Amino acid sequence: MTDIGWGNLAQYEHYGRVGDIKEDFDIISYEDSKGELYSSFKHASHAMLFARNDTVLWDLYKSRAAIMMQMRFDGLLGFPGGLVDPGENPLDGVNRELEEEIGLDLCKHKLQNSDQVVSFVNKSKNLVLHFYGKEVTVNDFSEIEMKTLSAPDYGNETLGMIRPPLYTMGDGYRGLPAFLSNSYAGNSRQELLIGLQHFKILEQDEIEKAVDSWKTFMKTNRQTCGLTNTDS
Ligand SMILES: O=c1[nH]cnc2c1ncn2[C@H]1C[C@H](O)[C@@H](COP(=O)(O)OP(=O)(O)O)O1
Repeated sequence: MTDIGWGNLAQYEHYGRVGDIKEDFDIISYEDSKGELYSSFKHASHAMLFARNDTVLWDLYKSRAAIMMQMRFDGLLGFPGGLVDPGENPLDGVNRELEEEIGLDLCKHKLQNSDQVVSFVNKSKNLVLHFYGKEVTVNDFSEIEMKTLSAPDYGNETLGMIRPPLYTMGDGYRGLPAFLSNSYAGNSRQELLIGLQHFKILEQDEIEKAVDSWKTFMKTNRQTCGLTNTDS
């Protein structure tokens, strides 16, 4: 019988799995990431495309921005992007992946070195992650979003684009905290929070409140889902 496991992903199987936690990833400078120390590491680049908007849902919740994330083939959320090919640099890698995964028109929206936001290393996994971010206009964002449906990877590696809700609703949980409760590839949840902070899309205290609410929910939900040992 042929391999029904991870197939050609097997060599990367231990990367970016659900058990990864924020503490596995240390921030490093882009310069350091290019050094000898990390030359044998796998590198991956992902990008957050976004457009600020001033729409308000039901006269209550400010949208703030449309951010492009995606549902991936493995059921995890993440940003468009992927592994950097041998001989390729992280910037060329992210532009190639954006063309494949979301059909990005590189003549108009090619990312530049100055769009690099942060890089991380996961030493236990020999993995370096580069995160880029780019602001586009609302019209460009809609156009890019529409084109994702005809991108080469749509329907297989990429199962649909999603816009995270950036507000927190009256119950203190629905909205961004609920969105943070999803399962994420690599450290893309952390990247989303860094992107919100870096581009000043949300205030620091709004981000912290949403993170607290998500963490409180996760503790409570473990109990209501029967995941806590109730024998004692
Ligand atoms: O959005 C992301 N942010 C950070 N890390 C991510 C993100 N998406 C995936 N990952 C991790 C998971 C793996 O460790 C690598 C490469 O993943 P992937 O994007 O699936 O790469 P390919 O498309 O298979 O080249 O990054």
